[in-house]
Amino acid sequence: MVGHYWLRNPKLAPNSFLRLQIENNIEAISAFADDVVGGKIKPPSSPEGRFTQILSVGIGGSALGPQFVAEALAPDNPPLKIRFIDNTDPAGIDHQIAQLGSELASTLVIVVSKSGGTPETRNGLLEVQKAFREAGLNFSKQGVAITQENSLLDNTARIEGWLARFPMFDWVGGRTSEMSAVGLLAAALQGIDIKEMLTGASLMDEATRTPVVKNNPAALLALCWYWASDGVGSKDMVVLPYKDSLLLFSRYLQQLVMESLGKEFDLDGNRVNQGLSVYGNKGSTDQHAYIQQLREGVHNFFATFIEVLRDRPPGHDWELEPGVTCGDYLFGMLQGTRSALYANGRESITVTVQEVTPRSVGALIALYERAVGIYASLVNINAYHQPGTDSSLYLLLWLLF
Ligand SMILES: O=P(O)(O)OC[C@H]1O[C@](O)(CO)[C@@H](O)[C@@H]1O
Repeated sequence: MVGHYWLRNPKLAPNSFLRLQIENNIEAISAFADDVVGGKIKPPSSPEGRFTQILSVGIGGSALGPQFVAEALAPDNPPLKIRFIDNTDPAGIDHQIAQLGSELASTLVIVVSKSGGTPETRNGLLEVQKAFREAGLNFSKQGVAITQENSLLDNTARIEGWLARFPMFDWVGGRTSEMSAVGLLAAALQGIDIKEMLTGASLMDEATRTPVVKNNPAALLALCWYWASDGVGSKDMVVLPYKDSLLLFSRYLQQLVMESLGKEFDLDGNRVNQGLSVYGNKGSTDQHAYIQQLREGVHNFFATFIEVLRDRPPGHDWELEPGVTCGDYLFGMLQGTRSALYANGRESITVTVQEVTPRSVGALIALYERAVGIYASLVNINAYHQPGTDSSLYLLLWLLF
């Protein structure tokens, strides 16, 4: 059962039990976040008397969405600042803990794992618990678990009496879980309007249900991918947001697109080795690094420009020279690069966003989720499993033990 789109429109859930579960969960997340931000729920031994930091422990679909959204939408001075442990690299873990310093006492640790048994996440949790012990802090009063009911993580959190537990549903895949507790809790704690994110996603879902292809942005996107890559993934997707706050979009899309579409067999059991490779960065900064090859080098890609029309809030524009702002340069760089690629026969798609807001970010996420689903239908594969990653994890465990 696949139902991530019910998360933003619970009325679409197949029965009232699921609908209520989704609605109650959103309410529980909002209430918990309000209580933490408002200081009603506080850490037991912090001088600040309230939580000031979030340490999110998770990997893949349990990290990339929250990372992208934090970078895109967190205000300059969020009520709680977020940092991530998303690897089993001891130096990386030590760095995050060291950066927290004495604020470990006012850190809310959110451990996110759908399966509840991913090795990197488990290791991150054990390392953080050790740091708490060494600092004389009680981890369970500051720990929150987001996972499937009765997973190893869920049982640990329940038995150890952690501060809170929020469910992940088995009908939501990790890579499409940003609108579940995985993304919503971290966002709400940073002061991001999660209802607006859900509204944006739900409006995009609606807009992409029309069977009239030319009016359906997700269908158009999927058809562009199909055309550009000959329906066999012959070209890579280069994602170039011209907006600093959308820097992590390509990283987020890497998992959504590659884990969903990179499949050995089609639905009829034919070996097809499908997929679309995704990479990217941000414009205009990185065009100083890659434009030479994109324009003149091997033609093994198609580009996606993400264009954002509003740069500063109205009334805050400042002209560098008469009639020209910094943002005009950014826009000019995008247009110039796109024209240069076009002149050399290199294909590009442009996705235009009015402004980076919770609503537009929700809509962007839904747009790509829907495009992935449509593309998978076009090439006759299952977008919602990951036999390749699952078997490489088994191999890792076999090598270790
Ligand atoms: O949320 P979990 O179960 O810890 O999994 C993390 C990630 O690992 C994967 O299973 C791939 O290894 C992804 O599909 C998933 O997003």
